[in-house]
Amino acid sequence: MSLQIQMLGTGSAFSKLYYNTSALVRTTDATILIDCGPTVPKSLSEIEIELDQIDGILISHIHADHVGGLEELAFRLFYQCNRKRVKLYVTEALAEVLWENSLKGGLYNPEEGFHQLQDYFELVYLQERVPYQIATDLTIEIIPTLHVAQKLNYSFFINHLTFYSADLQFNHDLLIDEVIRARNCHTIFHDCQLDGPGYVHTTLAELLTLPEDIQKLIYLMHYGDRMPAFIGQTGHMTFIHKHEIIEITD
Ligand SMILES: O=c1ccn([C@@H]2O[C@@H]3COP(=O)(O)O[C@H]3[C@H]2O)c(=O)[nH]1
Ligand SMILES: [Zn+2]
Ligand SMILES: [Zn+2]
Repeated sequence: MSLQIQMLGTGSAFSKLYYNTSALVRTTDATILIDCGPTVPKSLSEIEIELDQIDGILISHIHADHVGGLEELAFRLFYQCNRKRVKLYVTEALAEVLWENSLKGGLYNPEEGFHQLQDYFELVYLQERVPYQIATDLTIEIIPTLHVAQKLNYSFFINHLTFYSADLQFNHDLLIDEVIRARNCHTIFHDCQLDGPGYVHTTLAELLTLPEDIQKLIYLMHYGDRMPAFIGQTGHMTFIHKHEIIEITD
C-alpha cells in the first residue's frame, strides 16, 4: 500500500506564518483531510484542490485551529457543490461536542432544516482503537490521547505504521511502547512546541529525550513562528513544511 501525506499547514494555533496544522492523506481512490483549521480553505486553494475532491474528514479535537474552517467547508459544500455531504469520520462522542460546543453556533438554521451535524456531513462513526479500512489503500485507527484534561482528543494510526499525533502532551510510553515497540511504526508526525513549558503540548526539549533511532522517524509540526531559530537544533528530527508531500510505502 502506498499513499501521500501532504501538509496543508504546519503552524501552532497562534502562528501567523505557517497556517494551522492540517494534512491531506491521498491514496489512489481517496483524499482524506485531517483537521480543518481556518487556514485550510486557503491552503487547499493554493494547491488547486477543490472542496468536492475531499472524500472524508478526520478531526482530532475541537480547538479552533483544528475545526475553525469546518463552517466554511460545510457552507461551501452545500451552497457551491450541490449540497455534497462529505464523510466525517468521528467517534460518536466527538460528533456530539463538535456540534454542540463548536459548529452549531454558525450552522444551526431551523428555517432551512439544518438542526444537526448530519444535515451537513455524512457521519461515519468510528470506535476508538479499532482499525477501519475507509478506502482501498487506507486504514485509519483513532486512539484517545491527552491534550487538555477532560477534552476529547484523538491521534491517528494511518495504515497501521504511520502515527499522526493530535495536539499532545508528551507521552514517552505511548511513543516507545506503543508506536515503536508494539506497532513498529516507520513514520511519526508529531506536535512540537519549540520553547517555554509545554503545558498542553509536547516540547522540542521533551522530544529530544527520545533515542536517536526514534527521532529519525519524526516530522515536527504544529510549531511556532520562531521555527527558523531552531533549525539545526532538532536532533535527528525534521521540520515538515506547508504543502510538503511525504510518500509513505508500507
Ligand atoms: O489549557 C490550555 C488551553 C489552551 N492553551 C493554549 O491555547 C491554544 C489553543 O490551541 P492549541 O491547543 O493548538 O494550543 C493551545 C495553547 O497554546 C493552553 O496553553 N492551555
Ligand atoms: Zn492546535
Ligand atoms: Zn489543541
